[in-house]
Amino acid sequence: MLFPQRFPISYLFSFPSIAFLFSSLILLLLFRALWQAYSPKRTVAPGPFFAKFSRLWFLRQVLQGEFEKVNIELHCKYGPVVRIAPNEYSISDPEAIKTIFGHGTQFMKAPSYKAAGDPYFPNLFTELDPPTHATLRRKFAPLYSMSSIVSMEPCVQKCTAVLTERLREFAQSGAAFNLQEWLQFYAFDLIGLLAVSESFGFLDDGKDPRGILIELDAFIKYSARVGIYHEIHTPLYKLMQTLGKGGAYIYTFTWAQIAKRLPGSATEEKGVKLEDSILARALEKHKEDPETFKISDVYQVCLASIGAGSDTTSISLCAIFWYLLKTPRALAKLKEEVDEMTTSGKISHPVTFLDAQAMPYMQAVIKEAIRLHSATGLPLGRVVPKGGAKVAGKYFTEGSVVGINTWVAHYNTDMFGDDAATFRPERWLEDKEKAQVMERYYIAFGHGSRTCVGKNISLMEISVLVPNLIRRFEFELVRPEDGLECYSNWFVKHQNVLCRVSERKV
Ligand code: HEM
Repeated sequence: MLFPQRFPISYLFSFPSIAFLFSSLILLLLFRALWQAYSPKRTVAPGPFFAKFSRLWFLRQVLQGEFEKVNIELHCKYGPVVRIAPNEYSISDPEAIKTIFGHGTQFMKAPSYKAAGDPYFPNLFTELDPPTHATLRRKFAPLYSMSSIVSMEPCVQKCTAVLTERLREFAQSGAAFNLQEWLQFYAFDLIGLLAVSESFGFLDDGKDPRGILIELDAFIKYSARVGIYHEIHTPLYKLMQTLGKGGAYIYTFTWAQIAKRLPGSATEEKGVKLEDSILARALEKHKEDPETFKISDVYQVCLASIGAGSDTTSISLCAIFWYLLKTPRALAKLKEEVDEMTTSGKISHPVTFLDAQAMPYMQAVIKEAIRLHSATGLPLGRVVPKGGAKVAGKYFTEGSVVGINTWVAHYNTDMFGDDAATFRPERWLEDKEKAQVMERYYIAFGHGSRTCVGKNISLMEISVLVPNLIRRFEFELVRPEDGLECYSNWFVKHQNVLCRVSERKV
């Protein structure tokens, strides 16, 4: 036995030893916090006092669920560069968009993105390594091309018709309903059809009996919070999978849709009609070249589409309706455009994607609502490359994380004018040159090589639904005096938009 008399084991649990251990731990943590804040490897920048010592400050803000607003206020208080964690900085200088996200930039996605997916199996959204990402992007981008998605319009029309029918029922009963929820049902059913040729069935029942939305919401919360402490993502993710949490239903659903369409597989369901979808096209690619386009790629592209393309679209749709209902002048102008184009026969029944592109005011409404309420609410973080870099006039050491929040960019009065915080679709139509400048600072879908690959899909979903609903229904907020209630994690999600509808004479 070691030191039996001079060092009895009970000594370890005595008050002096516990006090010694405790104070050593505190000293160690203090030293670590000071090192994080003042190490020469860190870039010094203004910001909230506690943010420079630990990531806890940032985590706390994210937990409070309105970081997009906090982020705008931080820039008003501290200027174009704000330190939000010991090694993380939020930037508001519009010129930095090109430096950080522009094509050919060496800034790679920050490790926090890893927490948005399987750590062992990164997808197009979560892959950090630029060359691996470039390979994935080359492989998958054709599935999202304009020519590919135009052929998927029947899916959009199908879901639009079902939602129209549900709203007609609400109009007849006079019942109030949560518009946010129904737009989410629409976006989910539609992305199911577009991604894997199968809808989730939300619009049929107006319910989420399997708790899919709650599950996905929990995973998005997880991604935002654990992303800040990304080092713990891998073990936590393993644990969640063991417990059957973290989007398990969506994984199983996606895989089941692929499996039943795999020719020759044990699970193939013969005669299942495969509507034109990302899955249909991915399976074609797999058939052409199974070595390069593996079945795991098929799974990955379908899953990433559902994950990245559901909430984002429903949030954007909800923002459009919210701003229209809060701005009667804009709503009246949009109705005028829709009605005039209907009576002059310029748009068909139902309004198609092609028709919608010839509706300038409606396109401006969509753009403006998404500017004021972008789906993402955290800075899109990137790692400063080897050798460091100058961003927003400041030198950042390599390994620092710099990011721009879409909300910070879009509420910038230098770029969008003194009325940047006002919903005014006309700003996109008044002056072509000005609109081009604003376009450069419009990052709702990201910018550069990591820009949203599903942007056109989303714009098709939105452009078809909005005029078709505006033409058929009169919307009314149940409590028009109330402000907008949101909760944000990664996504800034509306909470409850209670509405009533009545049918218009078409
Ligand atoms: C209004 C709807 C949408 C918004 C606002 C939106 C927003 C964004 C943003 C901001 C990014 C870039 C993130 C970054 O740079 O850090 C992104 C990337 C991405 N989005 Fe979307 N998105 C939308 C719809 C969709 C849809 C419908 C899909 C799929 C069908 C999709 C799939 C993706 C994917 C796969 C990426 C990663 C691309 C890459 O890194 O190469 N998104 N999206």
